[in-house]
Formats: sequence, structure tokens, C-alpha cells
Amino acid sequence: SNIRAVHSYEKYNDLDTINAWSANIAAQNPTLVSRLEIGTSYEGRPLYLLKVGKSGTNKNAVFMDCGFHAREWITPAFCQWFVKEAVDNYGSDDQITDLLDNLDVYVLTVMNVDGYVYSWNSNRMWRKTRSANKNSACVGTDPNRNFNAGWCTVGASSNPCDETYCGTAPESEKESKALADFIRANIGSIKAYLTIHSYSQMLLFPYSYTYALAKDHTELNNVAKGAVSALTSLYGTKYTYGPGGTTIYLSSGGSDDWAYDTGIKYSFTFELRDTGKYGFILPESEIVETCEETMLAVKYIADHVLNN
Ligand SMILES: NS(=O)(=O)N[C@@H](Cc1ccccc1)C(=O)O
Ligand SMILES: [Zn+2]
Repeated sequence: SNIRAVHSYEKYNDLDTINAWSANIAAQNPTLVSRLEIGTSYEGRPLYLLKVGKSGTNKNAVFMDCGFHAREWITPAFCQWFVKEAVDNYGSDDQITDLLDNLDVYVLTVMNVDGYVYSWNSNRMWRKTRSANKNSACVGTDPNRNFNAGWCTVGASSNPCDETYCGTAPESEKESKALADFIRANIGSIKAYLTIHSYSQMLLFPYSYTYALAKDHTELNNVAKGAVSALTSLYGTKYTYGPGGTTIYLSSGGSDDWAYDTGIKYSFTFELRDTGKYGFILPESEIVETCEETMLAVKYIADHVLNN
């Protein structure tokens, strides 16, 4: 039908509503927001990237994505919240104004668009992409096992029927390749990579594909510590933080490890609310609090990037 759902920041929005929202927020804030397409998905849907920041030349940037895993609906909700907060508070909130004057924030609101649509229409617990696998009836690749970082060595499966299927090769998925191509093309300016997942209430950083400490471990650990205390200060939500391998589990092919090894020092994975009571099916009543507290952590990291 041609009836368009009304967008709300306090509800989960389907992909059509999100795409209408991203077109509108760019059109209504032409000096702060522009929308570009960085590729198309397996099923042919556009991958829209929002560029948020005062227009200027050779600014540094932060890249943030949401919706890697289809069922993690709180994450696109947070990416939308971030953009809304940025445009609503630019000019009034000093931290936001400083941030957007000096940094661009690239926001990929939904990375796994096909999976997200499938989780709305067919299987709420879907995780992977929706690409066909040769010689298998099983569908999809885990996009967070599909990057060129220790690819398919630990914590990933070469069985297309598994939830952590690594794909046929690094960046085998059109969505992974589009993201990696954009970052490679802008590697000189992108100083931070934030990938937003749920659930567990954790702030993770490289590595997940090995227990070896990242060369920047001490700094990343200190930034994570500060970001988590900023987050916790609002509603008391408890987060743990540390390298992915020891904090959650060993896993390879993750986008954060790939971004870090590609030269983006400030690479973090957020695992938003909750710790398992509702899990991926976080009630809409928790969207606002989750977004508000996560904003504090993201602003803390962006501030560190700006001042280092
Ligand atoms: N969001 S989640 O529940 O799927 N957990 C993540 C955990 C994770 C986070 C960062 C790098 C690798 C793995 C996952 O991809 O398994
Ligand atoms: Zn995830």
C-alpha cells in the first residue's frame, strides 16, 4: 500500500520509514546533513549514508554504523536518535556544536538492510544477510564475520547454515564490501569507527580475533573506561568494557578489528541494552533511555578523537 508509516524516535521504524526519514532530515538541514548512497544490498536495496557536520574542507571524520545484525532493532533506533540530537542541538549545545564544526560524522543507519526487512516481515530473530549460499538451502552470511581480519579462523563457521557463517571470502557480502570500500576511500580522514550492536551492555575494542593486546590497548581501554562512566552516570546502567576476545568471546572477521588493522585507531563496538531479560526484543519503552545514555558515551569518544 502507499500508506507511509509515521516516523517516531520512540518506536522502532521499518526500513521504508527510515529511508523516508533520512531523505527528509537531509532535505530539512542542508547545511548540516547530506545523504549519499554507498552501494546496494544483495536484494537491490540502497545503502544510504548520512554525512552530519558543518560543511568544510579536509575535516576529520567518525564513521558510525547500526543495524549490522537484523534483529538488533535498538541499534538503528540509536543511529536515528544521534542524527536528530545533532541537528536539534547544533548551535545551542556547545559540545555538539564543537563536534560538528570540527568533525564529520558518517552515519550508516542500517547496514544489513535486507536482513532488517526480513526481521520485520518474516523472522524477528533473523541475524545474517539474505544472500543465497551455493549448494545450500541455508540463507545468509554473518556480516560481523565477513571482514578481512583473521577471517574465518576463530569464533566463526564455514557452514552456511550457522548463525556465524563467515561467507565465501572476506567482503563476500555486497553490504560488507560497500562499507569497506567507503572507509578505504576515506581512510585519510576517518579517525574513528563505531559499530553499534545489541545486546550485553558492553563497550568492546580490538581484538576479538586474538587474545593479543592491540598496540593501542592502554589508550583504548582508558577511552572505553571514560565513555562507560559517562554512560552509567545518567541512569546507572552498568556496562563492562575491554578487548572483544576476553570481554565477550573470540571471534574473527569483525568490522571493528578490520577497521583497526586498516589504521583507524579509535575502533569500538557497542553492545547496547539489555543483559538478557528481553535481549534483542528490547521493549520500545526503553528506547529513549538507551539512546540518551549511549549519546553520552559516543560524545565522550568523539571528544577524545577531537582532542588527540
Ligand atoms: N551483536 S552480537 O550479539 O552478535 N555480538 C557480537 C560480538 C562481537 C563484537 C565485536 C567483534 C566481534 C564480535 C557478534 O558479532 O557476535
Ligand atoms: Zn550484533
